[in-house]
Amino acid sequence: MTQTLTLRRPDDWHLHLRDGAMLDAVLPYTAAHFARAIIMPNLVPPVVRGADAAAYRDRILRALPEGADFTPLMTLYLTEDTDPDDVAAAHASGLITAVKLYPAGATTNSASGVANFDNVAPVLERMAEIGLPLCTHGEVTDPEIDIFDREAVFIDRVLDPIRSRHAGLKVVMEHITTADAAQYVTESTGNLAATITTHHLVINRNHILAGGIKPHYYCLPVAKREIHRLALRAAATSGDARFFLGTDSAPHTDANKLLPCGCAGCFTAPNTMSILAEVFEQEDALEQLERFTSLNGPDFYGLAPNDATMTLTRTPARYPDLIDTPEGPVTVFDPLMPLNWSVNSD
Ligand SMILES: NC(=O)N[C@@H](CC(=O)O)C(=O)O
Ligand SMILES: [Zn+2]
Ligand SMILES: [Zn+2]
Repeated sequence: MTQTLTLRRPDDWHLHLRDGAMLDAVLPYTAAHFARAIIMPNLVPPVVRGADAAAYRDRILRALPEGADFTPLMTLYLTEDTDPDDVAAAHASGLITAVKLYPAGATTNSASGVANFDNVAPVLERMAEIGLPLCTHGEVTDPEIDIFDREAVFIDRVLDPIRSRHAGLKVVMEHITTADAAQYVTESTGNLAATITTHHLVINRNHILAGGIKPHYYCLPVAKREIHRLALRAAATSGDARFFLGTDSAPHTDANKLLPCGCAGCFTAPNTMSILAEVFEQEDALEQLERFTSLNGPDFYGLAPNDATMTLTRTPARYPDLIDTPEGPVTVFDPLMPLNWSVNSD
């Protein structure tokens, strides 16, 4: 039985670091394992202009622990007022790696997102020209559409039309949760990839709703039926270069999760790599883990994979149940299974 696993150091292609005291509290967990991460721009107020991203990047760099080797890859939050020239300048200077599309009202802090997709066509056109990827929170917000169908309907109503209109645009479907999304990626002929979270490989909707409501398993897009979880596992472990890790680690204080109207998000930064090793081993696909965490993402974004390596050892993983932050405790995602792989510390 394999006892150690050595991979190129992983990257996280979808991460929420927040700001202020929460940033200080959560960043060390990501920086301990990941070399780079795509930093989500859904702060309050959102990271809309290049200058906002530059200031946020500085705050992240200042919050890094001594000796950490971590590069934040910044994104801009697309609004209907986004200026294509500002986006192009931020890209040209190397400041940003992607632009993020939130349909207005789809998820946490998405009020400034896009309602009329025609209004962002000039920005998308420019992004296609300059090769700047668009990351999408792929859910429609139409109240008529069942929440479990919102991702699949987004593909038909929004994503496919955008991709037809802007053929050169590189698109990442973030945190996919359905077999429909995985299939849409598999059947595409170029410029399209998807991130998959750690938690969507572990939970289905029963974990949220059966035997009492479990707010810590509530995230968006909400976890779907078991057949979808299995399709995500198949995609993640397939080795297909179009699927890669985006943890969507999304810290909220327990006080904000455990409310009559609680926040969406799972905090997986501390135990993601141990969970993924477990999942890939369950799927008899440990040899594909490095592609998913460390190779496919850089390949899509046109970056070199990391030179440094990470070693995991077959020994029970230890991680906190929750972390303390000045804003209050944040529960760490409980994968409901023993984790037999630990990340070696140097
Ligand atoms: N995934 C979530 O459930 N929450 C994210 C927002 C997002 O990625 O949609 C957050 O910012 O908390
Ligand atoms: Zn999202
Ligand atoms: Zn997210």
